[in-house]
Amino acid sequence: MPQPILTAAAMRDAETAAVAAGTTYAALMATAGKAVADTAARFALGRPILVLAGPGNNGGDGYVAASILAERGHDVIVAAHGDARSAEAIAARAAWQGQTIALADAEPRPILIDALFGTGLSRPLDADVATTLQSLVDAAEFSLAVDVPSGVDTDTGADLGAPHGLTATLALGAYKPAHLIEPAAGLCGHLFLADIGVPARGSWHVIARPQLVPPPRDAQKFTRGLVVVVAGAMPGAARLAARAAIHAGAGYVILAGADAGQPEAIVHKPLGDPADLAAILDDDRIGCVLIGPGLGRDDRASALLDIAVASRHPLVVDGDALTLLGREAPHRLAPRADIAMTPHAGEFARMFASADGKLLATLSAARAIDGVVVHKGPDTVVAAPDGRAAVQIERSSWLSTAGSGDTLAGILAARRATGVDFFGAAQQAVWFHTRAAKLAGPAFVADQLSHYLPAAIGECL
Ligand SMILES: NC(=O)C1=CN([C@@H]2O[C@H](COP(=O)(O)OP(=O)(O)OC[C@H]3O[C@@H](n4cnc5c(N)ncnc54)[C@H](O)[C@@H]3O)[C@@H](O)[C@H]2O)[C@@H](O)CC1
Ligand SMILES: Nc1ncnc2c1ncn2[C@@H]1O[C@H](COP(=O)(O)OP(=O)(O)O)[C@@H](O)[C@H]1O
Ligand SMILES: [K+]
Repeated sequence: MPQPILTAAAMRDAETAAVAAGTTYAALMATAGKAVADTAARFALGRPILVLAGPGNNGGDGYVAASILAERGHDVIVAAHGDARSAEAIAARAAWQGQTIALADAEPRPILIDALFGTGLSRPLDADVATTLQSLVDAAEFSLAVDVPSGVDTDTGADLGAPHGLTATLALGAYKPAHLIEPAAGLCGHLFLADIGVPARGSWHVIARPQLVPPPRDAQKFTRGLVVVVAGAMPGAARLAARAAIHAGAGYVILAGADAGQPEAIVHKPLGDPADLAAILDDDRIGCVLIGPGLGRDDRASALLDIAVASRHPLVVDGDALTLLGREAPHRLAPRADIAMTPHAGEFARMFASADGKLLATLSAARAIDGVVVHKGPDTVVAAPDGRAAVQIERSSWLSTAGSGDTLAGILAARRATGVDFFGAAQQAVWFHTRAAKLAGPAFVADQLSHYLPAAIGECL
């Protein structure tokens, strides 16, 4: 099962359900605190430890960890901020027998455990707290955030004053949006996940390695998936997408409106008049149509887009096609079945309002178009209209290169054409895209990405 992603409220509900099923809040805090202590001890190597303990249960985890580390012989000081509030945090603080100082008096130590605030943060950090925390993180040799970095919004990933430069974050029980969505994700450092015995389920999860099977014994090129890529003003982008589609497992790829170039296996069909597209798309064997990469934004592009939207096939809308749709996207696309779009942040903003952070904004966009939205970026979110979402955890920042999005769109069209629904196909595409980038090594150009797709697919058989 892929790892779930829980909001702060969903995590609290999961904790409540675990308690109803027989455990106690104190036992959960003991497990969480031990996980923090174990992780810190792995990296402390005998160096002095400073634990920053806030007023809530995140601070409670910090006190438990401090006690365990001190019992194991580590040199530990706690810097407390605010009075412990919940019964469990009060008990954890009372059980701590070592030195406690005020946060304002804390001097740097080589190992820092940040247990100031977790999922209960309800407003930005006070400026003095943020400044102290940042200076202690800067001076530490290893810093570990408990559950989430103190000063991020758990559900939106917004930065509410969190320190920069934490070495690592130990997510407790489940990933939260802040572990995966920028800018919070970038503040976590290395991400670890601790099982604290709270069964966590939900409709959001991280994108996991796909599981594929080879084509069936009786497969032939058309049953493997026929993809049509529509080219426009800048045919290079459509060529990249078509190459990606044929390397991502489609059995047959047609490039409509541009010379295919390499590989020769791609079939070129000319598009003199935009209406020629309707004839090409009048074919029941087509498994998916892709329109948008390099399409242009002129009248011809609009005419091609109208024909593609009016066709009966699964449709991926990318690039210029998204800009052409703009605020009309929901109105134009919602009546149409079987649709996916792949906007980057700029294209997304031209179509939809973006309140509440990337995850919720993408889910509401998916509902608005009644289709799958792949909201690209380092923290790519795939959302379905029924409320399911999947977020990228494996990343390659080398993907920030021209043509990389065209490649993703081609992979998505191929995976849909093989018969996977768009929500599944989009997760596969995001995974293969990043995996191909890793196999390609640093500083690849987008043209090279496709060549690594077969190897990436090979890892999933
Ligand atoms: N949900 C779970 O299953 C578990 C949660 N645990 C821990 O509990 C944490 C959540 O605990 P809480 O809900 O107590 O939340 P926090 O520990 O994040 O703290 C909330 C407290 O801080 C105050 N506060 C919020 N924002 C503030 C700000 N900007 N400045 C000053 N004070 C502020 C609030 O009034 C509240 O008293 C998790 O992150 C995790 O570390 C673990 O103990 C074990 C299991
Ligand atoms: N910093 C980054 N880290 C990881 N992936 C990235 C990063 N920047 C871009 N990407 C990915 O690279 C692709 C870029 O797409 P896009 O912006 O449409 O580029 P283009 O239009 O040039 O093809 C997307 O899949 C995106 O998720
Ligand atoms: K924290």
